Amino acid sequence: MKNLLTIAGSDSCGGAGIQADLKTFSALGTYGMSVITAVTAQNTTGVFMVRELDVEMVAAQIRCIYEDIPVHGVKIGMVSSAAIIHTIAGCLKEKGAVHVVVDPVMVSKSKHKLLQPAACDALAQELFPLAEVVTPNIPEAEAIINRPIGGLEEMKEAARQIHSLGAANVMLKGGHLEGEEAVDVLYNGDEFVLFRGPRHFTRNTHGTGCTFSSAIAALLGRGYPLVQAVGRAKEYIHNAIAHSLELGQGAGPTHHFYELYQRAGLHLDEE
Ligand SMILES: Nc1ncnc2c1ncn2[C@@H]1O[C@H](COP(=O)(O)OP(=O)(O)OP(=O)(O)O)[C@@H](O)[C@H]1O
Ligand SMILES: Cc1ncc(CO)c(N)n1
Repeated sequence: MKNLLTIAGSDSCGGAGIQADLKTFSALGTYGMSVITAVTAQNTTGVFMVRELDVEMVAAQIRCIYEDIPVHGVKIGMVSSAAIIHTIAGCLKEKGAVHVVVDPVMVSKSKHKLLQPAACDALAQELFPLAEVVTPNIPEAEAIINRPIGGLEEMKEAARQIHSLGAANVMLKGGHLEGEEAVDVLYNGDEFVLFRGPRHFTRNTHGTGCTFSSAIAALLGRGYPLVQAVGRAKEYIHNAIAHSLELGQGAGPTHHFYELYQRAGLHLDEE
C-alpha cells in the first residue's frame, strides 16, 4: 500500500479540499493522510467563513507524519497565506518529500478568495520548485502570468512561462474554457501532451480541481510515470463528474467510488 498526504483546506460540505483528496486517495487504492492549513465553512453555494491554522500547527502536522510513516506522494491544495507557504516549503524540503503535486488554489468556484492575493508570488517562488507537477486552472494561470488566456495556443504559451518559474512539469487545465471538449495541456519543458475529454454539461463540478490533482498524486505515488498518471487521473475525473451528485442548492460534488477506479483501468495487483 502507498501512503498519500494532502496538505490543504477543509471543505465542510465534503466536495472539495481535504475531503475530496482523501476520498480520491481511497478510491485509487492508497492510504490517505492530511495536514489541514485552514478550515472553511462551505457548502455547494459558497464559502462563508475561513479560519487559517497557525504555522506551528501546520509544521507540527507535517513533521509528525513524516517522522512516523513513509509518504509516497503529496498533494498541496489551499495554502491560504505566505507564512503557511513558507512553513510548508521548509518542512517538505527538510523531509525530502517526493512526488509533490501543487494545485495552486486561489479562488473557489463560487468566487471566494482561498489564497491571500499577496501570497501568489510566494506560492510560485517557494512551492513550484518542489513540485513534480503544478496543476493551475485558467484563472490561476492568468493570475500567475498576469495575462488573459483565450485558447489552446495561449494555454501552451502560459504553460511555458509557468514552467520557467521552476515547476518540473505544468498541467494547465482547460475546464474553464468553452467548447465540446475539456482540453488540458501538459508541458515538461520540452514537449506538450494534450489530454482531451468530452465536456459534461452539468453544474455539479464542485471539487473537480482537487479531485484531479489528488488523483495525479495518488497515481504518481503508486509508481505510474507522469503521462500515464495524468491520463488515468483525467479518466477518473471524467467519471467522477459523470457520476456527480445532485446535492445541495448550488454546484453539487463529484463522486468517488470503487467502480470509477476500475473504469480508470486500475487494478490493485498492478504494483
Ligand atoms: N464540465 C467538465 N466536463 C469534463 N471535464 C471537466 C469539466 N470541468 C472540468 N473538467 C476537467 O476536470 C479537471 C479539473 O479542471 P478544472 O478546470 O475544473 O479545475 P479547477 O477549476 O481547478 O477546479 P476547482 O474549481 O474545483 O478548483 C480537468 O481535467 C478538466 O479538464
Ligand atoms: C478548502 C477548499 N479547497 C479548494 C477548493 C477548490 O475550489 C475549495 N472550494 N475549498
